[in-house]
Order: sequence, then structure tokens, then C-alpha cells
Amino acid sequence: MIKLQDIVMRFGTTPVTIALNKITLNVDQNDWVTVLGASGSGKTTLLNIIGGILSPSSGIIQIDAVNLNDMEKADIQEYRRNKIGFIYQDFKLFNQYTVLENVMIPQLPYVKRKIIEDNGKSLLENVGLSHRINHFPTELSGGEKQRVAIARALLNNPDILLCDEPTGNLDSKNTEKIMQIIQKLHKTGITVIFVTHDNSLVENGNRILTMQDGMIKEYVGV
Ligand SMILES: Nc1ncnc2c1ncn2[C@@H]1O[C@H](COP(=O)(O)OP(=O)(O)OP(=O)(O)O)[C@@H](O)[C@H]1O
Repeated sequence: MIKLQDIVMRFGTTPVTIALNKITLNVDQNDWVTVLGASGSGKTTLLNIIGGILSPSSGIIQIDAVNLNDMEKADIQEYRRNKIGFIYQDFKLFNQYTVLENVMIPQLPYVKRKIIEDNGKSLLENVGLSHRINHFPTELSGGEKQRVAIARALLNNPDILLCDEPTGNLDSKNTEKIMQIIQKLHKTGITVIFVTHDNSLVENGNRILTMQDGMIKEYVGV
């Protein structure tokens, strides 16, 4: 389903940083790939390439047999909007908007407000935050913020959930809660790519990808 072939990602010119160096990788639908590796090994860059946020310097990226390299910018944006959900370590919520508005924002330009609002409320209910929809992110705990971010990531009913250390700022109780939510989603057929520094989380996935210096050190089944 996700196929990368000889992906190279370079940043800058003098000096050039090679963030990804000939990555070849297949991820099947409904895989859960845990991505490990030292700081700077290329994990976030890999997620950004799969999520269509970055376009590789060279190499082929195919999602469901569609070649992203050949797509116009607008089509890549549409791919991202239709297929991808992203969650981050620092939640990336807008403090000036309410919880419900934060969840609604990505689709406001594209879908009728009432539809997004109903969908957003139901997603917030699913993550146990119905009582918080009119609150602001600054009034929430880290675990609650991450649950808002998950609801937002699910608004487009994505096929692929890209997780960039989503539990990195959370205590063990909240980590467990977030992992349970992602596990439940995974059971619905979603593909999960999960970057973490926490080795205890690898048991959630069926594959482990270890990155080193922009290359794949190991890609194994659990
Ligand atoms: N926009 C950019 N411009 C220049 N260099 C970049 C850029 N993004 C990433 N890099 C470099 O590419 C390399 C890989 O970065 P990346 O963020 O993918 O690593 P990572 O494994 O996610 O690290 P961490 O665990 O610290 O988040 C690093 O050397 C980083 O400094």
C-alpha cells in the first residue's frame, strides 16, 4: 500500500544534509509500523514524505499504486486531505480556538460547516471529551490536548495515521489512554506509522523500523 523506492531527501546546499539516504520500504494496509532511531536519524522526514508534506529529492513514492511524484501540488494536498491523519508530540492546537473549532479547522474550507460540526462532536465524544468542546486548549491537560489532536486527525476518516512521538510529552497513564485509542482505530483497518523513543511501545505494532543516519538499519516483524 505504501511503497518507497530509493528515497533520498536532501536539505540545503552548503552544507547539504542527507536526511534520508536511499530508503526502500513497503508498508501493507493495516500494518502498524513502530519507527525507532536516534535523534536526527530521519524519522520525522520519513513521515513528512509519506504524508505528502515534503517531496523527496529523488526516488519513487507510491500510495495505493498511485505515484505521488507525478502529482501536481494541488493533488498532493488533496491526497493529504483525504488519506492522511497526522498527530504530533506538541499537539499543534490553536490556543485561540475552542476544542471543537480546533477539530473542525482542517475541513472548514471544503465541507459544509454543519456536517463538520456534527462529525467533530462525535469524534470528540469518541475520545471522551464531549464535556470540553467549548473549552480552550490552554484549559486542558496534555493527555486531553492529544485526544483533541487525534479527533482532529480523524476528521477526514484517514487511511493512514502518521504519529510523530504522540506520547512524548505524556505521563504513563495518559500514554496508555492514547495508545488504547490508537489501538481501537487500528482495529478498524487504518495503517499506523508510529515514531517513538519509547521501546515499551513497540509491542503495539506488527513491525519495527529502525533508522540510522537516514538509512534503514532494520525492518522486522514483531
Ligand atoms: N527543513 C530542514 N532543513 C535542514 N535540515 C533538516 C530539515 N529537516 C530535517 N533536517 C535534518 O535532517 C536530519 C533528519 O531530521 P529528522 O527530523 O527527520 O530526524 P528525527 O529522526 O525525526 O529526529 P528527532 O528524533 O530528533 O525528532 C537531521 O540532521 C535534521 O537536522
